[in-house]
Amino acid sequence: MMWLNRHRHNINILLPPTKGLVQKLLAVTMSSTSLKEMRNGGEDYSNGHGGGVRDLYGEDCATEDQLITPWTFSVASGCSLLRDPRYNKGLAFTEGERDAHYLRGLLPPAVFNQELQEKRLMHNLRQYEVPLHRYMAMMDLQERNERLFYKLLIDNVEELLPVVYTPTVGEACQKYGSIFRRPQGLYISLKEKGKILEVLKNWPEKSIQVIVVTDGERILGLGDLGCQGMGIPVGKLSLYTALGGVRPSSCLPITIDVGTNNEKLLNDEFYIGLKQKRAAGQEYAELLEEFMRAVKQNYGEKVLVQFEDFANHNAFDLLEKYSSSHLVFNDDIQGTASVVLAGLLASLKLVGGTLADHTFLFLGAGEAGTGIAELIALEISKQTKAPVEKTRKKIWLVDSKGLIVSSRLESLQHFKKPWAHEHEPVKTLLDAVKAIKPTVLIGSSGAGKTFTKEVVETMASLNEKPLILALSNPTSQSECTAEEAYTWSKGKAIFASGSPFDPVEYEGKVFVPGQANNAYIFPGFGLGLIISGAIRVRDEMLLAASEALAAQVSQENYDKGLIYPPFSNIRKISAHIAAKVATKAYDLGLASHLPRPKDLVKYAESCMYSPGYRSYR
Ligand SMILES: NC(=O)C1=CN([C@@H]2O[C@H](COP(=O)(O)OP(=O)(O)OC[C@H]3O[C@@H](n4cnc5c(N)ncnc54)[C@H](OP(=O)(O)O)[C@@H]3O)[C@@H](O)[C@H]2O)C=CC1
Ligand SMILES: CC(=O)C(=O)O
Ligand SMILES: [Mg+2]
Repeated sequence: MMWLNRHRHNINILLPPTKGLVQKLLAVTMSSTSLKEMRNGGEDYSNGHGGGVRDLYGEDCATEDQLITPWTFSVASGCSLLRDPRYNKGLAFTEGERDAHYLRGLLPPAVFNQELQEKRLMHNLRQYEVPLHRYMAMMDLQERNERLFYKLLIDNVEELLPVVYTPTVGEACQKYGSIFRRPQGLYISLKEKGKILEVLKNWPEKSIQVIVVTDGERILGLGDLGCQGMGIPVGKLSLYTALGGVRPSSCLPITIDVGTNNEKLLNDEFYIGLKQKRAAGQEYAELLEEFMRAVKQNYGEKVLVQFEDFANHNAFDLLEKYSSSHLVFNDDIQGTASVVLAGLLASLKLVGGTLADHTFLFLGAGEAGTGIAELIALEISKQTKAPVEKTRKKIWLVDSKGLIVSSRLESLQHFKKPWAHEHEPVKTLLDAVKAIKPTVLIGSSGAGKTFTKEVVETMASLNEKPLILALSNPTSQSECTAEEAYTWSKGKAIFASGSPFDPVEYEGKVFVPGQANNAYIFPGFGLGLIISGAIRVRDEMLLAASEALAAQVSQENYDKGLIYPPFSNIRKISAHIAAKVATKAYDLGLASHLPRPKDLVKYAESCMYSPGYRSYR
């Protein structure tokens, strides 16, 4: 039995569980798509509320034999097809497709291939001088033609990363109320308390593998942007797809709106969020608890929840609370730690010695600072077999009150306490540099221009090759610029920053700064969890990801003074990170996708979404 419901603009087909028929229809509708491609990058043709070709990475439909459950698909045609960003190809619809899908007359006569469309769009994008306009053009493209959006992003990653990600995404969040056009993710506010499971069911995709969630309280180094923080989960998830190859339909951006303490937004008539002060304490905890339960109930145990840009008074507690019951990852604490450790491991090729030979000083003792510090301590402990309590001793942190020392212990937040070493009080960063004599200086303060000339000069006077990382985002919050780092250190510094800087010429030599951003880690890390079916995140996986990233830095990169590989190779890098993370998941008994693939790098690569168009004939 087969029901066929054919409307002018929509064809809905409901199929019984007959394997042969399923294959036949796939062949008709997606002639160029093999079942393997479908598993790796295939799209769900269901409307989300019906059955559909389900989670093709996962157990549900992992093999052809399992494609036997009843399912419906709806192939849009005519205007509906052109307005559906997942399937729209614009001028790339072929003559045959235009006939078959009622597109005649709805498009101008020319037929472009995807490469020509890409060329045209890149040309158009480059005409915009204002970065925010480029951002808006990219968001429009994402909402119009998703595959073309990802093709552009993948093929032009170094050029477009600063557009869809830091620094421009910061400005986009600040102005999100004005530029908001269409929802790109789910908004869960206090109004939805008691109904979060229903809200999740409103999202059209069912096979979600990664959620990036924020509550908007610490958006980059820009502070509390409330509901307008949505730009961050949207941007991070577009990198999950472009950099890590996770299917767009498996990604769900979520903003939890518990209010904002940002007076400017509360008084802004265009503010899109709840106009109330932030809920805290029990009210906050209950909403988050309902959210985490609903996520697990709706998507199962293997959905990855990435916490992003929460304020530190919630971030550490949420991570601790849910890490034993859910697959959770805090990008700011863990992803940042992993990317910085990778840079440090790579830098040893340039500065010599082992990690244990170095002394580290941080400006900023929050999520990023203490997260990185702890992972460095763990890695040194792993390398030297010394207890972590001991390896922490060469790592020092400065917060807004000065150097963290034992006399401050009582008043310190819990995540700072392990770093309260014996030392007399020191008030300023400059004095801390002079007292501690670090070989590595790391900015994780969210406070721009805090690595002053004196600080950089002192680092250069203490070290042959001082390693200086200005991690804070966006560019306005960077502790110093690349130019400042190179000129003030007289070309001695090895420098990387959270947001990108252009190469700098100093005394006839060109210095190329690296970008120390967690975007190197989370896409591949998440892919590794997905392909192995991991159910928990462990520190060993973070260390493995760091080592995998460090191993991708080539001699050619080192020759330029770089401690990170270029983003242009990011898909290959992500596959290597994914393979190492998946290996750890298997070794630790946390992987549920069995058997373990023999070659995990190849497997990770084969699982990556590819943005090329498919034929609808
Ligand atoms: N490059 C990357 O991949 C990443 C970059 N970041 C960036 O790092 C920054 C910090 O993020 P996060 O750690 O989550 O933020 P937190 O709010 O958790 O921590 C900020 C820390 O900086 C300290 N601080 C703030 N201003 C100053 C100042 N003027 N002098 C000294 N210390 C100061 C704070 O001190 P106190 O505790 O006393 O308040 C706090 O310890 C942000 O700009 C963010 O964009 C974050 C994640 C990844
Ligand atoms: C990069 C990032 O996660 C941040 O700045 O918060
Ligand atoms: Mg972040």
